[in-house]
Amino acid sequence: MSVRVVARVRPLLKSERDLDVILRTGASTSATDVKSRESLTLTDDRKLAALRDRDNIVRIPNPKNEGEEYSFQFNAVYDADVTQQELFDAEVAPTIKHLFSGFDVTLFAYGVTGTGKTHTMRGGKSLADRGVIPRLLSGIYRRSRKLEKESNGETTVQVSLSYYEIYNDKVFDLFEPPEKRTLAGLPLRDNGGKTVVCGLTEKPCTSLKEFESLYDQANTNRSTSATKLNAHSSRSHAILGVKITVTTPEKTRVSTASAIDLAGSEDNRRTENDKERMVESASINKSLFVLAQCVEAITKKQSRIPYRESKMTRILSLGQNNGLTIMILNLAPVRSYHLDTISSLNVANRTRKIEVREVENDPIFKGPARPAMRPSLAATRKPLQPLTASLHVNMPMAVTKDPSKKDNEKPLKAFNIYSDRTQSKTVAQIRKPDAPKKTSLSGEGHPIRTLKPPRPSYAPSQLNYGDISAARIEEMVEKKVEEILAVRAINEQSRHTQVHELNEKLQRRLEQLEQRIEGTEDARAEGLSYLLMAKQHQARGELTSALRMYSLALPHFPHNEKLASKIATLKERLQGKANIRQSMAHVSPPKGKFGSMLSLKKEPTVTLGKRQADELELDMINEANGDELMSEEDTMFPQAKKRATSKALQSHDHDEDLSALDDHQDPAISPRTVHLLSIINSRDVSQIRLLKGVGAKKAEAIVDCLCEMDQTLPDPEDESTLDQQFQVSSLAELSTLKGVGVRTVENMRNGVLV
Ligand SMILES: Nc1ncnc2c1ncn2[C@@H]1O[C@H](COP(=O)(O)OP(=O)(O)OP(=O)(O)O)[C@@H](O)[C@H]1O
Repeated sequence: MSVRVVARVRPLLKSERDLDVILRTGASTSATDVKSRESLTLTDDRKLAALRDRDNIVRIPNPKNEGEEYSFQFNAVYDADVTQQELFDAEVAPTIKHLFSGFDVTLFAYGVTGTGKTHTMRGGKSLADRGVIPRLLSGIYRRSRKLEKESNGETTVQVSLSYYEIYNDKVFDLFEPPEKRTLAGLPLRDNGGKTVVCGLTEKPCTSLKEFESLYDQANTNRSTSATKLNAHSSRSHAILGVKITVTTPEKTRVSTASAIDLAGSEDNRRTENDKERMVESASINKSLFVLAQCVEAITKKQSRIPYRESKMTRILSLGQNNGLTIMILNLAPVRSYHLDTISSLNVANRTRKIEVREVENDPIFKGPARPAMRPSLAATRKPLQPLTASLHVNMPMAVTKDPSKKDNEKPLKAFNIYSDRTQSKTVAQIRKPDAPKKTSLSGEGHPIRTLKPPRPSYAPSQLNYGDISAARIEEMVEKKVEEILAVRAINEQSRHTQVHELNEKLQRRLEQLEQRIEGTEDARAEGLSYLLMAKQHQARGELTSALRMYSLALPHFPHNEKLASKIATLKERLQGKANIRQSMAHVSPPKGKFGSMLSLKKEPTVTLGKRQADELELDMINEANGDELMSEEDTMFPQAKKRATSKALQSHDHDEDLSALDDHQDPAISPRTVHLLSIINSRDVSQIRLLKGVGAKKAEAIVDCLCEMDQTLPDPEDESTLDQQFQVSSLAELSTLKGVGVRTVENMRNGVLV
């Protein structure tokens, strides 16, 4: 079963005003209302019934928005009007019989400083003010007497006490006078899963009177001091251990009741503590912080629970100890505690979800060894687990649910927030416990039936693991698997999208690079073609054409000095030739109009095969590029370069159309055209007749035509023009020659191998 958490709201102190009350409980609209009910004289039974009928909710405003309320539900809530007797009867008295059945019982008071922890545990001097501890001892002795009497003395009960404090994270025996304390305090040891204090005094205590004497004496040893928030503030956590040994003729049972009065957390902005108090306060706050962390770790099913970070949490072993655990959350109703109260409410709310093993201590049998009573004890023990399915009963989900309103439901929180607007409705929705109207401990509060599986707790909406059917488990597993698969599918999809995007990017980048390389290669190939043509013209002694081709190649190799010097040399040679011709003109008589034609040196012109062209091209590359143009890539992959060049040249075949007939103005005239024109201008009939679509007759006609054209060139006034030959400079010009039309030019051009 889970830790039982009950809240107790203390009345206003003399220094506190009604106006400052902020805490409301189910039994009151205002904490002060309870005072008026104090005068009511009810019988004990009616009073207990009234206690049970209260809803167990503590409401506190949101510090940031007073219009909203936080609402916390506990196993029980006790207002300021609840007396020490009532609290004891309702919460502690029912545990005594379980204590005598071998169950350990842990009671601890938790809360901010000055909220009534010591008052609740120890109480005042008067009979009515006595707290839980003396009443517990009283109940133990009473039951002991009864047992002994009923068994005619065969059953005996021995009570022994230990009492110690944890002060500044050190353990000190309160039955020892302070002067006997060592600086380090008493060490802790693990003993069979329980934390024990070594060297602790254990005092047998046979009567309530003896207890009161020992207890009072020990309390004088406890560290208490006056602080601004509490005139008798506990500066330590005090732990009273009451060991009960019940001996019958057959067996002996030992169980322990631990009653713990924790020191309260302190807001040191308000305490105005001096240095010593501050040290204490820091230690107190640290241990309480560790406790809160332990609670959180347990409820979140974390693998590591920081018990060992504080002696208090190690000793308290919340959730580790067997038996029954009751947490009394002490609350002050006033505004000055507002934030501290919310913090305590949160911790307490989480503590409710901690499960405690409901297992009694093993008895010690007398006489010959017997088979173990519970051979499968381990199997019957429920593992420690938080009540994960536990919900506030005041949450809308916990009451009759309307599926259509599901979307409007608030998300599950450690607590609920209610605004004033919805308050009345919410209160009406709060479901009362279905349990029979008994005191909490005799009923649903402590269902201590040995070795029975824990019953469902208060709220019917709370799920117990035992209640989950196989079908439900199947459904949950299926849902979880579907969720995981859906997440995987989404991840896979996004991965594919990413890969696809990456591929596209890479592809685009590759294409860009290819285009760049191709563009460069094409341009380069064109330049090389011009160089090839130039070399051919030069080989044939056609220096003018050669010069023209070199000049066309120059833009493709702008930094090639060798090419530039070649052009310069050619220009000089041509200039020199012109000069010689000019001077000869002065000496030689002018030739007849056909004289020049006949004297034309016919040089053999060769149409290169593709392979030859490639080889020549390579030579040209080397020659034209010089060292500068020959990159490492050029040297390593000449074949690849040749292919690229050929490809580029072929592409010209397809790109050029008849519009090329008008390209005579275009300085970037294609190599194919250049080559065709150079063959025509050679006037070599044997070469011209080899052109596509040109036979011997047509070739002769073309040469004749060209010679006729020569007649038109000489300027009678200029003797230098007498020796000039007509040069066809464009395809359009070629097509105008006699016997040559556009179609013939197209055929001739297509047949030219470049
Ligand atoms: N239920 C109550 N009825 C009457 N007075 C109470 C009640 N609870 C607390 N008080 C009074 O409130 C004051 C503070 O209570 P107490 O010393 O028990 O607080 P505490 O939580 O133990 O504080 P600390 O943590 O500092 O020890 C005391 O004067 C106490 O008498």
